[in-house]
Amino acid sequence: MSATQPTIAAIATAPGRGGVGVIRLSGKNLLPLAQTLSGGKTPKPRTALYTDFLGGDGQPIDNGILLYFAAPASFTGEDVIELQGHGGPVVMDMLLSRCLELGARMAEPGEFTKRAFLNNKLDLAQAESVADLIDASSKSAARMALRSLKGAFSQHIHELVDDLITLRMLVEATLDFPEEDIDFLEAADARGKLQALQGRLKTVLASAEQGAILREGMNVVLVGAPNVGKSSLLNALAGDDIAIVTDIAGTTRDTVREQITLDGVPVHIIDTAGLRETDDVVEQIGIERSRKAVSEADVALILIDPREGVNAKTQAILNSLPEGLKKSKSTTKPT
Ligand SMILES: Nc1nc2c(c(=O)[nH]1)N(C=O)[C@@H](CNc1ccc(C(=O)N[C@@H](CCC(=O)O)C(=O)O)cc1)CN2
Ligand SMILES: Nc1nc2c(ncn2[C@@H]2O[C@H](COP(=O)(O)OP(=O)(O)OP(=O)(O)O)[C@@H](O)[C@H]2O)c(=O)[nH]1
Ligand SMILES: [Mg+2]
Repeated sequence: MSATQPTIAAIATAPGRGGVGVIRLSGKNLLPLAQTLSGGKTPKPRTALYTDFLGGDGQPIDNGILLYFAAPASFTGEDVIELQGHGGPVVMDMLLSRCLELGARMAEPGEFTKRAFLNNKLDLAQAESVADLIDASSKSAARMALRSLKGAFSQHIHELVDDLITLRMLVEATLDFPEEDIDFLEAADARGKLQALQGRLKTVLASAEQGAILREGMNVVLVGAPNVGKSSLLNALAGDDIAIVTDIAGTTRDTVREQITLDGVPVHIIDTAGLRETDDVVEQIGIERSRKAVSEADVALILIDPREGVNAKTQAILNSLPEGLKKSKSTTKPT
């Protein structure tokens, strides 16, 4: 596909000032461009070349390191050139403009990775993990994304697909040769294999959910009867006076969200209206919102006033919560 692909260029480093700034180019046959930019030098592949980067008038725009990766041994699988210059916005803009002058066009967001994908350098799972790694909000999220980028997840999926194909072959053999004496499916324990596959798929799904939590954060909803201290807990966790706290039951009407970070993992704490029977229309709407928040949460912390314990009222609340919710923890208000 690279035959028809125009050369793309972009500033690879974050915008703003930095000690070093990198411009990346990917395309076909980039050696002439490297030679023009460096005033006639021929970079050796994968070797740092210290050189001036020349403007159209022959005057240096900057000096720095030029790196040349010859296709297909590069990130994108095409020829790649990197200009590592001084990381000021003006210098970077001038260098980028010079690259555009020499025939490159601006890369779209993600286009280098897209080309790596199209040239079979990365599969889709790996391409997605590039963004996950860059956006990782914790060490564990970064570690997971890197494992995936290095192909661990893809490898796992390929194994599952291979096993499924083997099973399909068994089924087809049974259909194609019904007169044979051997029952291929039975002989190969097709049922057992299918069950094992199902189990492994469940594990993959669970780890994907875990990945989503590391990436997007966990929704933790605080629920319980009025006055058990939900808003007080939110405020304590946030270290700020976010929600109104009074000793009047039914203080919180709307759900109140606040994001905190626990061990580098973003956690969205959602305070809710206390659950009870009420004739107050506004409070009823608030309680509907509490239930909705619970049904959307990853974890519900059910708060209980220890002076009351798990009485009929609390039990009714527990029973009214959706099935399948991770009801593993409940906290009690310290007295
Ligand atoms: N300067 C720089 N650093 C960077 C990147 C980059 O594009 N430029 N990357 C951008 O994301 C990441 C590194 N990704 C890369 C992936 C593959 C190849 C590469 O040359 N692959 C060849 C050779 C493989 C080998 O020698 O083992 C290939 O796949 O054929 C280079 C960078 C992070 N650091
Ligand atoms: N003794 C004691 N009182 C607390 C504790 N936490 C909160 N309170 C008090 O209990 C009362 C109710 O607290 P809130 O945080 O407003 O309770 P809530 O669960 O948000 O109540 P609603 O919004 O009405 O559902 C307030 O007077 C708090 O000061 C605690 O740990 N111990
Ligand atoms: Mg409250």
